[in-house]
Amino acid sequence: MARALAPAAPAATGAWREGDPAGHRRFADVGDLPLQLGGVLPQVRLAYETWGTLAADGSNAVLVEHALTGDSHVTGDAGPGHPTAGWWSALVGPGGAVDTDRWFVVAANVVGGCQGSTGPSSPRPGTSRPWGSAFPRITVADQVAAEARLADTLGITRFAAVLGGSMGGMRSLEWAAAQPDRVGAALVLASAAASSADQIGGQSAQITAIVSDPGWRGGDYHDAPDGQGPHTGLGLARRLAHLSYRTAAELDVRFGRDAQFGEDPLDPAAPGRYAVQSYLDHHADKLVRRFDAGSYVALTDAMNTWDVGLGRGGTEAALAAVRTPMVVVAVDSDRLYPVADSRRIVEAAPAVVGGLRVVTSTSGHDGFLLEADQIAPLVTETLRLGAR
Ligand SMILES: CC(=O)SCCNC(=O)CCNC(=O)[C@H](O)C(C)(C)COP(=O)(O)OP(=O)(O)OC[C@H]1O[C@@H](n2cnc3c(N)ncnc32)[C@H](O)[C@@H]1OP(=O)(O)O
Ligand SMILES: N[C@@H](CCO)C(=O)O
Repeated sequence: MARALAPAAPAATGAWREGDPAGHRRFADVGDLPLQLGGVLPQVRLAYETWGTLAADGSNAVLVEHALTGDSHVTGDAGPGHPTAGWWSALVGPGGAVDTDRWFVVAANVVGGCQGSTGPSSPRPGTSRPWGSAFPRITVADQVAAEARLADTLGITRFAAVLGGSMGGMRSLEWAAAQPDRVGAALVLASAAASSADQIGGQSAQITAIVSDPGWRGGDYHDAPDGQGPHTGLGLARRLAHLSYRTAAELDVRFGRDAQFGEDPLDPAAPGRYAVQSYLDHHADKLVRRFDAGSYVALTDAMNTWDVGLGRGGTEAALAAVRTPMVVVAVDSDRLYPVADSRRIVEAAPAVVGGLRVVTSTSGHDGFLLEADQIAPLVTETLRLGAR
């Protein structure tokens, strides 16, 4: 018999809090940030990590950009606050495609995030409360503007390369468009130049799942006295999202119509939930424990508004104007950012090198995290293009 999902995290938010173990993270205060959609985000802080040593001439800096629920922990040993290795450990590290014995690698948690950078769960300056519902709308361009200030803080005048997948690919492309003198080359992986109706539709459904949870409390749940947040809504959003990260064929092969066994301690042979249902419940439960719903909404909204052509005369005009060499890569089975999204960049941007690159994967969108063997040479090529 099917069982209900185990109760989710008791805390209102999965955000990193001042006083939690910092792991390898450090923090940079980058000042007040004027926002693309209006207003100013005051006293912005970015959590970041670095690996390797910045060369005396500053020529070996590389920026790695995380996706929606990633953070600054790209690689490195498990440490306090980081129970797992980084999300791109297969590519970044000593002797890796991004060899940290050669390159000085920087990764920051985005503005709007919940792993130490300013976001909805952060204290609102001048008050004793979290930002919550008062957190302003932010865009991919705002996130990149904050990263440029972090680069200033670190004494980096130019990144040899900016590398990113999915939402990280949007920042990679935005860097190429907005900071032509500060980027040698960009890797834009499993991403798009502007969000499509399909992406906005799926993402808006995820936002609706969160904000319609009574635990959302209009966005002001972070310091709820009962410690309850919109766990159910966030879990539902993750289920919807995770389905878009994988493929129908893969799910069929892995789970089919099988039941999950071993759920009833009194009768381990009794069929439980569908195995795929159990799998999605597991991913939902894990995200609820590690991520803040307010950040999920803010970042998903930033993906909805994403269009490299904003303020640049339209998407195609902006792509045509990019001067930074770009390597543009799609995953063949990606149903969230289909190959056509990458092809659009390739066709409109003369700065793309080598035409459309396609990674083969059965894993769909998550191929950008999983297909390290195929991505490694593309990373190497991007670094070669950007090196001086
Ligand atoms: C750049 C960034 O986005 S950083 C954030 C990246 N990390 C995440 O997004 C976390 C969410 N996970 C994912 O997106 C993917 O799991 C990836 C890309 C990280 C890894 O993909 P895969 O290696 O194919 O892992 P898969 O999707 O099979 O998930 C494995 C988990 O599902 C669990 N699982 C598998 N089958 C079932 C099942 N029937 N019932 C319950 N759980 C199941 C496994 O036990 C494993 O659990 P664990 O992660 O707690 O050890
Ligand atoms: N698994 C990734 C996919 C989004 O691109 C994430 O959670 O950020």
